[in-house]
Amino acid sequence: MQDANDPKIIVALDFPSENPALELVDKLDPAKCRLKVGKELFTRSGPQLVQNLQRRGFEVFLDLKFHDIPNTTSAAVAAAADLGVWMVNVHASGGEKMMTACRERLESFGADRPLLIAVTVLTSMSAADLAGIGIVESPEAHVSRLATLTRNCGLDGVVCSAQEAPTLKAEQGADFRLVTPGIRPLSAARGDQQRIMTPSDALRAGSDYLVIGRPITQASDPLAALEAIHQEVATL
Ligand SMILES: O=C(O)c1cc(=O)[nH]c(=O)n1[C@@H]1O[C@H](COP(=O)(O)O)[C@@H](O)[C@H]1O
Repeated sequence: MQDANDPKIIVALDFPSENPALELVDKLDPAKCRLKVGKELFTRSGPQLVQNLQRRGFEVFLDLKFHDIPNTTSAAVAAAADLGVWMVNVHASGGEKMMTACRERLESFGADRPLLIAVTVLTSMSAADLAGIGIVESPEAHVSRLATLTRNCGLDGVVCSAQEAPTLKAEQGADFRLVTPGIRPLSAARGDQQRIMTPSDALRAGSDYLVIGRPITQASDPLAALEAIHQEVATL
């Protein structure tokens, strides 16, 4: 299942600044993982950091979870494509017009365009959290609804919990990418994540890519933690 041209592990670089991020990155191998740059690090270090990671040979998932009116969001997605990132995401709850505008805007980038995926229900949210914002269907049902909308808008896949992966693979087909955060090796703390799964269970469930942050970045030996996860999934 592991392929050096398509590493399944995406390390979430949730660091407060560039220096600790690069300290870890310089020990990593682009054949074994991709890197995710999210809101905190991007807000501090910006596009230069993304380019820095790309120069080191890594493909970058720019996780800014855009959610705005169609014109604004599609322009932001085009800016991400100009940066040459491998993957970019928006919130599916931005709706059909927003997602369609983003997909159309990327057409001019041809085969070099980033993968465009949509966040369904954040993995930190439980049924009670959804009820708190007026969504009474279960997380699983709401994820399925948003995944169908996302696929109908022509996007490449969704961010979801690995717990929803079997259903989504059956409903949306094998080519629709499932990017799953909320990954927790058995020994790792859950933290603020609600809908979690171990790395090997997530891949068995149908996840295409595993987004993993704190179990690696906050481990006493991040490299050993990544290697242990790599070994766990390499045997699948
Ligand atoms: O889009 C994401 O990457 C994302 C979506 C989601 O539903 N849940 C989620 O945790 N994430 C991101 O995935 C990473 C998970 O990090 P850890 O919980 O530390 O493994 C964080 O960078 C989150 O921002």
